[in-house]
Amino acid sequence: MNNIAPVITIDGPSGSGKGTVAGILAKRLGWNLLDSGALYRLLAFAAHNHGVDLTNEELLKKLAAHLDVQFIAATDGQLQRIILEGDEVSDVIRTESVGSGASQVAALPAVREALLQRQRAFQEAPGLVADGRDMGTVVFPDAPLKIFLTASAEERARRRYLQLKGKVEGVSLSSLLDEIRARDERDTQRAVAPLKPAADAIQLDSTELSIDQVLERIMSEIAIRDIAG
Ligand SMILES: Nc1ncnc2c1ncn2[C@@H]1O[C@H](COP(=O)(O)OP(=O)(O)OP(=O)(O)O)[C@@H](O)[C@H]1O
Ligand SMILES: Nc1ccn([C@H]2C[C@H](O)[C@@H](COP(=O)(O)O)O2)c(=O)n1
Repeated sequence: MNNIAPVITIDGPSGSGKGTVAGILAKRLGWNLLDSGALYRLLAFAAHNHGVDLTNEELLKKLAAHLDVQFIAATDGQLQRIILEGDEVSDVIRTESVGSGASQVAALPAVREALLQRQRAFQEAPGLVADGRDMGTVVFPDAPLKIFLTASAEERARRRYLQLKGKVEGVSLSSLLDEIRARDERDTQRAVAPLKPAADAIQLDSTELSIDQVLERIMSEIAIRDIAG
């Protein structure tokens, strides 16, 4: 691990645009990408496959420590691919039910501890863009640029609806809004590493901003700090 590699953290609630913005930014800068939410999603998905209850902290901790996962970096025209135990799971882990399971396992302290070093190992040259809930507060507290990206729950549900409509059967705006609110509640109220802005984070409300406008704001913060060479 190269601890000198700079890190940009992007934290925020579900649907605020973290993953989209982090992916574009990493590509633009030529940096590594950590989608930390995917690790919690993979754990919830693997637990389901192995018949492990989402409240069994001891077994989940072991599963987290031994997760057989590969992240294959995005190439031109292709998004990052995620392989779990030999199978491509890039799409199947994106459902709201896996997200809800991820949010449950993520509240368990032993699970978070088991995934901590795995996340820090992504900090390699030339730099890292890390998205999640506790990137700026717990995993990379010394990051030179921390963004806390938000948007209203209604706008986040609307975005998710547009994203899933036509791909997932029976998707409804009102149930997505309920799920987003439930996940917000669990992620912000948990005792360990709750979703909250780091004291030195820049808070960006994207409710009325396009993806390009969000990127523009972040690029100007990168330029001010001169952290991307
Ligand atoms: N500023 C924006 N304006 C309009 N749509 C956006 C904006 N940002 C993101 N989106 C869209 O919203 C959807 C959700 O974005 P994304 O998956 O990046 O959110 P997220 O914060 O990473 O969510 P999660 O934490 O659940 O993974 C995507 O379809 C994305 O294209
Ligand atoms: N750093 C992180 C990342 C994610 N989680 C939990 C909480 C989320 O609801 C869930 C899924 O994340 P997503 O893929 O939607 O970003 O995983 C967390 O606790 N800490």
